[in-house]
Amino acid sequence: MTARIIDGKAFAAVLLESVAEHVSHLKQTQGITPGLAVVLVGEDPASQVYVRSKGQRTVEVGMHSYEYRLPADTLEAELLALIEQLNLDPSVNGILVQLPLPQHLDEALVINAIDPSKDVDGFHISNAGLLATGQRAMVPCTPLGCLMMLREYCGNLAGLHAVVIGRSNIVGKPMAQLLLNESCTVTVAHSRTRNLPDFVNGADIVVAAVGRPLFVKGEWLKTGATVIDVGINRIEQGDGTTRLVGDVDYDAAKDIAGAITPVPGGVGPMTIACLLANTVAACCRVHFLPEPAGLTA
Ligand SMILES: Nc1nc(=O)c2c([nH]1)NC[C@@H]1CN(c3ccc(C(=O)N[C@@H](CCC(=O)O)C(=O)O)cc3)C=[N+]21
Repeated sequence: MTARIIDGKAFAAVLLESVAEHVSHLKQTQGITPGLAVVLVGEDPASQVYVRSKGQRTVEVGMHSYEYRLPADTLEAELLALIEQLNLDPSVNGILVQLPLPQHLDEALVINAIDPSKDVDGFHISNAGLLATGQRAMVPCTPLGCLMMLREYCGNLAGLHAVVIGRSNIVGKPMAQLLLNESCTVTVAHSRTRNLPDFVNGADIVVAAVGRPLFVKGEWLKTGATVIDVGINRIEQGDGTTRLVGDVDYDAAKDIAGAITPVPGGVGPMTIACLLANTVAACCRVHFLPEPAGLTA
């Protein structure tokens, strides 16, 4: 069996097209242009790459992009003052503070300072709580993108057994909550789980978000399982060059799975598309306008 490849890049292009249409509709009918502010503290090269591509996509769909690059030694009070300014700015509909933050900054404190209605990452405790209780929330972009692809490839998810490997606040936990809301039977496993292969072998859906390259082996999978690989790991090859690999051993998995996301070109592009979709949704909500269907959860 050769797995269907879940083309996240193509999927994201469709979603971005829909986001762009709604942005243009908002401009024409309301004279409103949604705006997304991205805050980057420090000079981490990988973070700079993501921030640049987020800014590009934001402008491509016709929204305003505001970028704030702060030095690595920025004081917590300075960062909180910027967030307060963005909270109060009506032209800013979404605020994303790029994680991880430098050591001396309290991540939870900073994230929880964002106005929950502008928290397009869905990381604020009030959005996490809304999601966990099945209420309308800003949903974290990576799990939201995974859910959209799962719905497309599996149809109705009710009753399926999903194994989420990883328990982070930004992927594993919200992914498990979303799948529960879809009536999946959800197992949350992680790096310390005993007999992990046995759990994975029972899964109709595997979401790998452990952050360890090639951690999930092909032979662990049940034949025909749908595999979503959230990992983005840069590894050194023998010849000194680097390449991106996921948390799943793709080459082995593709012969056993029914469908699988590649890395790159899988979950990553969907994450950015969902961020922009969340920003449009936030803009609609703040102006009491009907929310575009199908754009978010
Ligand atoms: N507050 C916050 N929100 C985030 O959403 C957030 C963050 N902090 N910190 C960093 C991570 C990382 N992240 C990625 C998004 C897209 C790709 C992506 O599109 N990757 C391409 C490949 C890119 C490459 O070649 O390096 C792909 O998978 O095809 C990757 C990584 C969002 N993050």
